[in-house]
Amino acid sequence: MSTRKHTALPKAQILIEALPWLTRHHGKTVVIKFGGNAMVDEALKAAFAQDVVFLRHAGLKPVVVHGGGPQISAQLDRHGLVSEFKAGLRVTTPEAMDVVRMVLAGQVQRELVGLLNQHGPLAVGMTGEDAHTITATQHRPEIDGELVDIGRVGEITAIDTGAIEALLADGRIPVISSIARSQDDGHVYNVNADTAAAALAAALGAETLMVLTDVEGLYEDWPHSDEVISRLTASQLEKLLPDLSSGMVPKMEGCLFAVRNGVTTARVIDGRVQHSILLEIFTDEGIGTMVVPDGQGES
Ligand SMILES: Nc1ncnc2c1ncn2[C@@H]1O[C@H](COP(=O)(O)OP(=O)(O)O)[C@@H](O)[C@H]1O
Ligand SMILES: CC(=O)N[C@@H](CCC(=O)OP(=O)(O)O)C(=O)O
Repeated sequence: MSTRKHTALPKAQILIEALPWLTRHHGKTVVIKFGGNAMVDEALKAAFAQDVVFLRHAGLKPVVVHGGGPQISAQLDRHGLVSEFKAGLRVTTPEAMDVVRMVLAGQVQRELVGLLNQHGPLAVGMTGEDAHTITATQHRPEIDGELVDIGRVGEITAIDTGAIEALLADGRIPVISSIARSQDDGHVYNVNADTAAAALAAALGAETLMVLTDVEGLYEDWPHSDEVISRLTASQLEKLLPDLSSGMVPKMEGCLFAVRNGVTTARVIDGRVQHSILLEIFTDEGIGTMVVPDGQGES
């Protein structure tokens, strides 16, 4: 009996250390973006599901938004279709859009829902098309001063949080694919998952946006150094944006949008680390890059 007590005590202490964090975040919505690059390992995916279910049982309201870039590229490849990116976004022909929708909603989302539901009847998958959750119009990015047509890529024009809120009120974990319904032409649009997660976090009045990816956080001088910026304000991030490249562009633009629109913190964390979400809870400063609104302390 006394040995059992002895071995259980450190476990109790670990739980108690999490108490201030859990108290602060109880009842709060946290939007978690799970990136396709962090989604390649079975053990990582299972640990991710455990962390999300843990948050849910600890009294938070997790909402999962998932990516699937590498999985889409692999499937396009099998169909003999090339993957081209412009301004960090996939050039999406109508044929490619069919593949994007099939991979995100039919494969990646189903897998995450399955993993979460191993822990109980919790997860419900949906896409931005469902119940008008995400509405978009065609996005034409500006490249070298010109507006470029990159096909069925959506720019979000409206978010309707009704379906997500109903699921949260019912104790469920919504798992959302970043596909939008069209505002004007009846098509569906491919939306970058970071952008979708940020827009949903803002519309839901989420406390936190957590973006899991395949790097430790935002590197100060990528690719020359692996010095991670641990904390920065919205204005500091805004100054850095023009120098960022590839997948970091929509990610950091999303973080900026979120904290400028009511989200208290946006964090980029390393999804390759098992239980990175829980690690984030147990360390005050967090483990990756944290973006905060202006006026909340310089880094
Ligand atoms: N400053 C930077 N810091 C960290 N990663 C960067 C930076 N600039 C560009 N990157 C690239 O962005 C990638 C993450 O974006 P992305 O590939 O879209 O991931 P995800 O699938 O998780 O959304 C990193 O793997 C890295 O190659
Ligand atoms: C428009 C656009 O680029 N959409 C993305 C959607 C998936 C995504 O964002 O996945 P990650 O988070 O894994 O990068 C794509 O087609 O790859």
